[in-house]
Amino acid sequence: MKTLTVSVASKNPAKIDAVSAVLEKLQLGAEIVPVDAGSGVSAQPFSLEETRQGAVNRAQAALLGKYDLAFGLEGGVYVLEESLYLCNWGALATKEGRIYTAAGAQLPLPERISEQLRAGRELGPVMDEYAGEIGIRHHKGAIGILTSGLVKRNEMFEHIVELLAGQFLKDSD
Ligand SMILES: O=P(O)(O)OP(=O)(O)OP(=O)(O)OC[C@H]1O[C@@H](n2cnc3c(O)ncnc32)[C@H](O)[C@@H]1O
Repeated sequence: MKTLTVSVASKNPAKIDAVSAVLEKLQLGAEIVPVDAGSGVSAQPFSLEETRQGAVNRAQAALLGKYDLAFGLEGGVYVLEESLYLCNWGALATKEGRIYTAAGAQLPLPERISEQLRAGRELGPVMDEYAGEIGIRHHKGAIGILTSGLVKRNEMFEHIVELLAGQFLKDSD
């Protein structure tokens, strides 16, 4: 079978590691290439729709007219009953023009963090300040900090990538 070429629309290790882990598990022998691909939405998406759209835009942009498959993964927040929730979306684009989407874990953000996002700041630096660490978004993520390390950002994205790859494999049966 021809080796699949797969791009990931990010240089963020939490996202690249998630795609690598799932493709390894599936033993597809795919070659993974991290590429820069803009989300086309705000730096801090503020709704489920916007976060999902960011993932779709990234996946489509990352095909670059030369990869078989491209994954776009996007983190954002949305408002539910006056609280801000962390949300995560993924999209898988195929060179034939198909798009698969899936969402991952969602959990409420502490009010101390939410108020800073409402004031226009991005979650990445706000999370670093909150936890007294640097570059949280590149490894354990907000979800890691808020779950005492029980669920890390790469693991959360792995689940999304499985939901995407699973839908793709079902269609390829
Ligand atoms: O390099 P890229 O792929 O852009 O990854 P990113 O983490 O910077 O960007 P996202 O588009 O996934 O997330 C949008 C914003 O929300 C922040 N964010 C989202 N999820 C997060 C998490 O779990 N932990 C920390 N910051 C997060 C992130 O830092 C951005 O400011």
